[in-house]
Amino acid sequence: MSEYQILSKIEGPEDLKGLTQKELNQLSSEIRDFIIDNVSKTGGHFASNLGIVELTIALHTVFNSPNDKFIFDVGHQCYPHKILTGRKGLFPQNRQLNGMSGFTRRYESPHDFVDAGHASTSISSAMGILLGEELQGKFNYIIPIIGDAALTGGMAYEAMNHLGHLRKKMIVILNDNNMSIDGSVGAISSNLSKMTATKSYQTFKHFADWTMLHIPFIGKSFYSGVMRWKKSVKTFFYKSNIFTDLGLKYIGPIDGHNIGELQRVLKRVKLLEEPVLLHVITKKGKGYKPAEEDPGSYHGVKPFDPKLGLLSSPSSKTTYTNAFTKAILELAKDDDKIVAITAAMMTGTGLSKFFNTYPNRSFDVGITEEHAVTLASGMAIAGMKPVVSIYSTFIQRSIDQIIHDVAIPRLPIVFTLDRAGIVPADGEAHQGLFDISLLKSIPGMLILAPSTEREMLWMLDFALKHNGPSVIRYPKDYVLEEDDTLSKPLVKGQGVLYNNHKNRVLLITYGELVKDALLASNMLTDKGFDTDVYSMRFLSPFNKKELLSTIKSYDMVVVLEDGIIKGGIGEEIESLSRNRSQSIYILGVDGNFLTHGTREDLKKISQLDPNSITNFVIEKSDEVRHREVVERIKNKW
Ligand SMILES: Cc1ncc(C[n+]2csc(CCOP(=O)(O)OP(=O)(O)O)c2C)c(N)n1
Ligand SMILES: CC(=O)[C@@H](O)[C@H](O)COP(=O)(O)O
Ligand SMILES: [Mg+2]
Repeated sequence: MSEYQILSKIEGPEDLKGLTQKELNQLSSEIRDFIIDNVSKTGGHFASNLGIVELTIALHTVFNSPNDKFIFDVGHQCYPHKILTGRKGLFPQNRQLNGMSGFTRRYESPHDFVDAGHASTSISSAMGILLGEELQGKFNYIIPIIGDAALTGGMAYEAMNHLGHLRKKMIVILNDNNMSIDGSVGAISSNLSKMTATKSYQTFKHFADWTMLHIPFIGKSFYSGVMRWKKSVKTFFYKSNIFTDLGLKYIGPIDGHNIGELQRVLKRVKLLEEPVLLHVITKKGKGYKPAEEDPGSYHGVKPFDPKLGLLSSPSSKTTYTNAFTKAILELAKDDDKIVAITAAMMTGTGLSKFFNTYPNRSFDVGITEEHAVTLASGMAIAGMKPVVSIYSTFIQRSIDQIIHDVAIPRLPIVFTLDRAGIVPADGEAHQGLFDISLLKSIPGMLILAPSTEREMLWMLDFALKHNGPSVIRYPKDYVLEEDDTLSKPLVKGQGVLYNNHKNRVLLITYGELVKDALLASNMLTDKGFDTDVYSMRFLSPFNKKELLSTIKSYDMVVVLEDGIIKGGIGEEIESLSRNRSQSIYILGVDGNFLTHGTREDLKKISQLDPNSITNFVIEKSDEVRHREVVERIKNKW
């Protein structure tokens, strides 16, 4: 552990002022040590943060946060910014319940301006802040910092197009490390690296920029003369690029690890009265060799020993992601119509093996979930069987494409939504709470939730044969062990029932929550509340008649929702049984966004852990008994 001689004196960006170049360079290596020391203990986003240390230092020395505002795209690379804005002490609790968020959060600091998490939003947010402040007579620098992969997201172009149109004075910083989580995808990314013109042009350009920045103080005519000269030079030496075509002045590429160079260019760019895109080249994982060599594996890390690096210790337990990997490989073997599409999340969704095995049936479209869905619709029209693997939270981007390009034409596309339900660590913007509520009202949409590895295979096979769109949704968690009940073959629209006491309490749920329901059922039965568990399997549509006949003999039914209650399965079951005697209750995420923590922490907050379920049933059973007594008295009179 380094002593952090300089870092220990930094409590806020104002403490950077007056540091010499040498001290700033020392500070960058201390920040790197700090990130390695802390993130190797807590886990979190690692390589992206190591790569943006010098850029963050330069930004905080040249601009004046929080009047000037930094908007980090996605926000996973905000650790140096948090370290420099008084939050060093929070890092031991990074991404833990009631601890520091792994992303920028407005509630956490006056230096954070967006509650980010999803990519490609920073330029739009920055523009909105800039325009809003201008209307109040405030003129600060509002600076989006966007990565090369986030720049594959369409929203970034919508914003740059608008920015170029309004010609507002804004500096967009492109942090280009030529990496997404996996490799960078798309023509933009590959062309970015070619955006260095010839050496001689670079010299001309620097001279022309210099004269332009210093000449305005001498005379407009000389300035326009320089500009005409520069235009002529440019036509010979420099082809335009997408940024200049969008009306932004392109500057760069410059070395993103040279603090002095960054400061010099930022000071010059500050003076320009037009929208600018500053192209900064960085190395993802800089300063930690294993991460430099394999930035993909070090994008998001679990705790590890920095001396040994990440050790591939295959877990004996199977995750839902593993189960999906096995299922799609199994089914693709005998069906060459199956194609896989991911939006920059190949590893996270478990498609790496599929991509390696069937490269010509695999498509990584970059961070473009909207395009991924409509691309799949085209492939389905052409007779293929697309499997689109997108995290639940990121599918939110594509609701219109699912309705417009998939459901209306009723195309056979399978959406496998990983990280569905309660999601650990990443907090509000990454929770997978909304997919059921958003998707189940779409006509023809089939939604399935597996509990076990075998159900995953059966459900993927069922979905691939379904004549229309289907969703298989599952959490970032381990699958349940097979048992006699969950090993019963799938019956369309139907679930499976445990224990069959048939009298007091029924817990209805789906997916991984069946585990919590079974634990609660044992606890309740031990306390004299005979409790059965019903695993839905088919979330939408489900066989209403079968479900009603299942629940009619119970006094009390509790639905456990791995998502928001509003618009969920529980509300549908409740509405079905409205005029029936038994009481229907729903536990789930109710009317709030869910913070960061472990999945177990967050289940407790949502009363979805076995103890909370047990206590809830006992507490409500008094209410149920009271209601029965009242009913009996009412019936007597
Ligand atoms: C809409 C959306 N899709 C996917 C993701 C998952 N994701 C988080 S970071 C990342 C890669 C970002 O790469 P880049 O913008 O180049 O930043 P870097 O990590 O290289 O610094 C992806 C795909 C996301 N946050 N938002
Ligand atoms: C920042 C971002 O959106 C991704 O890195 C996300 O955090 C990945 O989540 P998993 O770690 O669950 O794959
Ligand atoms: Mg990148």
